Amino acid sequence: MNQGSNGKTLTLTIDNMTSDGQGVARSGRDVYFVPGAIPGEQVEARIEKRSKKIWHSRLLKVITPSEYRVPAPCPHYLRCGGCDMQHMTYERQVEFKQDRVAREFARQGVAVSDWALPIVAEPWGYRRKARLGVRYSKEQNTNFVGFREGASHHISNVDRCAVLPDHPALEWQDWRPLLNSLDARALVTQIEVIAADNAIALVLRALKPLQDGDRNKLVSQLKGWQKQGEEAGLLPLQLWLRSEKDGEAECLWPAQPDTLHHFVDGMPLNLALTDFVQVNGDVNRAMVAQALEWLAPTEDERIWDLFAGHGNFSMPLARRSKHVVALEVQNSMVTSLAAQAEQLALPLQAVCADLSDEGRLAHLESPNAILLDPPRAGAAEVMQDIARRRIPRVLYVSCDAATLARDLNVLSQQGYAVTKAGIMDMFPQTHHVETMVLLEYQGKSHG
Ligand SMILES: C[S@@+](CC[C@H](N)C(=O)[O-])C[C@H]1O[C@@H](n2cnc3c(N)ncnc32)[C@H](O)[C@@H]1O
Repeated sequence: MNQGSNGKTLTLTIDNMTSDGQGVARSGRDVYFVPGAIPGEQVEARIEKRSKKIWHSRLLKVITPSEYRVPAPCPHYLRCGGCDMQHMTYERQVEFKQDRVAREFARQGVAVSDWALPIVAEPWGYRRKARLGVRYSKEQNTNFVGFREGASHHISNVDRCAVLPDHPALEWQDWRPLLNSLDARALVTQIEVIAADNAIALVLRALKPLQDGDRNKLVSQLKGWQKQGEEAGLLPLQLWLRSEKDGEAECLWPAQPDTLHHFVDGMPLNLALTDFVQVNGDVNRAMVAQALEWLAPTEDERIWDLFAGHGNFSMPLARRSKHVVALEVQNSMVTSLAAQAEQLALPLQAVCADLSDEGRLAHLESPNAILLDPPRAGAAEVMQDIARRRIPRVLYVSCDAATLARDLNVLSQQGYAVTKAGIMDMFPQTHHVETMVLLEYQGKSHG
């Protein structure tokens, strides 16, 4: 019988998957997690550590491959901690996510009679926001540019990232000599990419402001990449510098940068560098369209958009209903959302509100429908308020199946039923999944 101990190599049969996509094997009373392994496979794995009664291991060899296995296309697979599902066919990835959400719902007793078809789009080159770490090694006099390995702080070089769009400025192997040629080579710590629909912004984070010589070098290189990009019909670039933690970013080039925007519901929504943005533009557009269809807001209705961000849902809602109230904690997004709504003469009231404060909604007049799209932690603090108000329709969008199921359980015990549900593959090649649920108040308690 297999038995774990650190450093030992074992042959394991994978019979399940964790919610974060690792293969699971059992032998006697021992449980093994094997990242990169698929149910049905027999694999050879080396034990690395034991924690919380689980043996964590590294996949060495697939002895009997699953019919769903494909060669991982990215050379940085499993080291970069990002696209951890790329060893599975794309169709199987989506099935896995669908099953996972259904399992979380079942665990919380949330019934769904009929799942909508998953929303999917292009599974590579979709990502419009990413942060790459930069590190200077004095011993090797070289700059590393890449993602942090797994949960560690170690930065390993990435030449290009296949989930980011194609552009000469996103070929990271060309950034290494550029950064190394700067006087401030040891001061740059991060490059953030924001690929909007009208430009790609690159935001360098440095520990101190850069001198003119370094600025000129960077701008001249960016101009070269932009020219190459233009020839291929790609988006223009913007170069920004942030030299203090959380300080204002300064635009190094061009002199008059266009406001970034992305198209939703056929309109350009302004996007500041620090705004939250759904990372997958095509899936987002389909998601917003489905939300509008399911929620079906009418002109005279009052609608709340909770956790509204920069108005991804509330601006389209305000084109359909006369009273939209958007609540969001980040003041900069609230201010720019209010300004854009005013500019477009849309009936939207943007309110800065911390929704982890349980009484925060108390003074607001009840709406006819609510859309909420909280962060991963969910929206436990507003569930009782929503339940008490018996709102006819509640549309919940979530990037965490476990907290979603927990919150739905509260509503279903108070007379709400799930009438539509579906997943959206916002993050292809990763185990992350986005879910949308429409709840309707049924007028009686199901608890
Ligand atoms: C998943 S994002 C959704 C944003 C927007 N609905 C969209 O689709 O772009 C969650 C949003 O909740 C906001 N948020 C986080 N914690 C919050 C809180 N305690 N109160 C209100 N908003 C919060 C974040 O700033 C972020 O904009």
